[in-house]
Amino acid sequence: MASMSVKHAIAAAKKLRSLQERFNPGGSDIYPALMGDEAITALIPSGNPLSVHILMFTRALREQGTDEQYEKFGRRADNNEIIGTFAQTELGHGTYLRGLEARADYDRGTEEFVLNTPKLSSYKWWPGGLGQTCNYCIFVAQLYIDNEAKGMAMFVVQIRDEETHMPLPGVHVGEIGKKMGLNGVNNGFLGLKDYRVPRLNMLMRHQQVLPDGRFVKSPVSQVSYFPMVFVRCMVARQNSNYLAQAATIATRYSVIRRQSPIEEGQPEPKILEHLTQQMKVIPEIVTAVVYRLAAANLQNMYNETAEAVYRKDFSRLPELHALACILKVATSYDSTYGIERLRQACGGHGYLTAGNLGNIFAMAAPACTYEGENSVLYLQVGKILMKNWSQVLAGRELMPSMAYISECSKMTSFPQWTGSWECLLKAIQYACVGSIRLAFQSYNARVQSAQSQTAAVNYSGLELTKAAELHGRSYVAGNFYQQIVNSPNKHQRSPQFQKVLENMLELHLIQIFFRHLGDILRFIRITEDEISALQRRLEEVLKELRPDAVAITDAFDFNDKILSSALGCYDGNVYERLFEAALKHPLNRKSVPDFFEAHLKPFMKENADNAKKSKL
Ligand SMILES: CCCCCCCCCC/C=C\CCCCCCCC(=O)SCCNC(=O)CCNC(=O)[C@H](O)C(C)(C)COP(=O)(O)OP(=O)(O)OC[C@H]1O[C@@H](n2cnc3c(N)ncnc32)[C@H](O)[C@@H]1OP(=O)(O)O
Ligand SMILES: Cc1cc2nc3c(=O)[nH]c(=O)nc-3n(C[C@H](O)[C@H](O)[C@H](O)COP(=O)(O)OP(=O)(O)OC[C@H]3O[C@@H](n4cnc5c(N)ncnc54)[C@H](O)[C@@H]3O)c2cc1C
Repeated sequence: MASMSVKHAIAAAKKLRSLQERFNPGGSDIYPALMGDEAITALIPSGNPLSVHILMFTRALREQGTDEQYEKFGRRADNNEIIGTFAQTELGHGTYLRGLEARADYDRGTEEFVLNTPKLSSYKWWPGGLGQTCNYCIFVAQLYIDNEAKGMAMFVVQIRDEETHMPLPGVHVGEIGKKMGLNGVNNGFLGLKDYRVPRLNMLMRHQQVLPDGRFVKSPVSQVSYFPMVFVRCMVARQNSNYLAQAATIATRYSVIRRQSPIEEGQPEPKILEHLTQQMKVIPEIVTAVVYRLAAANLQNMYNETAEAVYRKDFSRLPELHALACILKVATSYDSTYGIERLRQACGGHGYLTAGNLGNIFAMAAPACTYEGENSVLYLQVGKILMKNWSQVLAGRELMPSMAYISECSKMTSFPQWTGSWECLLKAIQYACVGSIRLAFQSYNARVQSAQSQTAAVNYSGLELTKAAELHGRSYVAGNFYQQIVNSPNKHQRSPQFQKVLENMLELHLIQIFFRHLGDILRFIRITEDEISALQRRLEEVLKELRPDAVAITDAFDFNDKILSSALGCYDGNVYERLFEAALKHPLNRKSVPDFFEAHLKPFMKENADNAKKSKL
């Protein structure tokens, strides 16, 4: 599996390189174009062992290294002459970066760093491709000068000989073992013992160690987190893709599969005619569209911020960090939930490997963990919301993506309920601001009672998480609303297409409303009649979108090779493909399985003999 994955990954990397040369030579952001070609990720169902090389190793060299360091290492990495990974997480630490144990001690006598993973828990553990594929890595370690800690730093470390691929002296490297998915990625472990690298192997665009050992601190320490921000942006796009793939499979199967008459005496309908099946499938189609649009927005913001950071303008970093966190969390949580819901919507056949829904789930699910575990990133966003609420109380302006918080904070009560899209969107935003206000009261009371900020964050964690989740909902729904209702290219759309988009907006807003009805009712008075009216609208819009479900998922444009699913094949020959897949199973090579003579027959005979004896 690993070698097949590497073979496919090399083909994908060649394609990426040619895309980069064609679209923006020497540039960086080809990923949206690449992500448009799901073959890159879907043709490697066991995961891409080069994804961290492409997504993090090459970018860290470009963004965290000096121009000279890029010339020495980055160009070769971009050209895939060397293959690297991003080795930050350790066996003992992943979230709490300040707790990382790997260390880099500066030796001014030789102008080298001595790298060590002092304990088993200090071993790097998880980096993609580290086990077998990579010969280099970005090694993240705590920097020490004269045994004084200076914070985290990144080092270019060669771990294998470029000719023989043998691990170098002082390097202990290997594969961490089987996972629930992505088993073609060879996530690895790495131990270093007194491993020396030249001073110029520390990436020094933002912080430097001078030959005499003087340390020049980064103007903004958080810029060292930038490689993670990029991948969070990628995860938002990638997981919306996984959900779109699953939605395509489940939709196509739902218009092939017939089951259970709706009217007595009537023929069995397509299962998508059942309202409850529509409620399982159609909202996931819309969620995939909603997150694809939000991820595209985020990618643009990343590109703008990356250019600004390159010019040493760090002003947009906090907003990008907040949005990258919230979208990475929301997309990975909702896509994972949605893919499982779509699998269940396909009955028993959804559980077959031939349906590929299990593998899509296994590809999507780890995104809830890597690149910042979701619950931790929610707390990150909760902290940022607390800071921004302090700004609101001080009458200061907020970052654009949080402007609605200022607006809602000025509302003494929620306006008359109309049930319009604007009303639904404002209700979600108003509930979010209400949650922020309550979280701030708890958090601030703790800080005022002399609790540390870290402790106050922990003990207010449930309210901070709720506020962060509602902020994510507000941002995503607001972005979708703008794209559908106020987009500058709205007039270029046909009326029919605009109507489909508006139906998707109606469904998304009502679905989010019902998902957070409890949170909303905490701050807004809504009558039973007004809620029942929304229930009717939900049923109505599902019916309206039913005829468009196949067309919308066809528009995702996944070919059969990418979907790799007997349930989602374009020609609809589901049963033939399921049967074809079944007959290929190794157990079907022989009429009588080997285990019959070896195990089953003796077992049954022994039971029969015992039964006879007991009768005697
Ligand atoms: C061949 C062709 C292939 C092409 C590609 C194929 C396409 C496939 C695409 C598939 C998509 C993805 C595949 C990815 C594969 C897997 C990759 C996985 C890689 C990893 O997992 S790398 C390791 C990731 N680890 C983490 O994310 C660690 C998480 N922890 C943290 O981020 C931090 O510890 C923290 C939880 C945020 C806490 O930070 P800290 O301890 O420093 O303390 P504070 O919270 O006080 O923060 C201090 C200060 O800094 C601000 N801040 C924190 N983080 C950031 C940031 N990232 N950016 C900017 N600012 C940040 C924070 O807000 C505080 O600010 P303040 O002082 O309050 O103003
Ligand atoms: C498929 C995959 C690929 C990966 N690829 C890479 C890679 O290429 N490079 C790399 O460096 N890493 C990689 N990782 C590691 C990944 O980044 C870490 O797993 C992630 O950061 C979480 O850290 P951890 O696993 O140590 O969990 P921990 O940090 O130990 O957290 C465990 C649990 O504790 C709780 N928790 C932790 N901190 C807090 C807190 N502050 N407040 C409240 N609760 C908390 C959360 O519930 C969390 O889930 C990968 C992981 C996976 C699964």
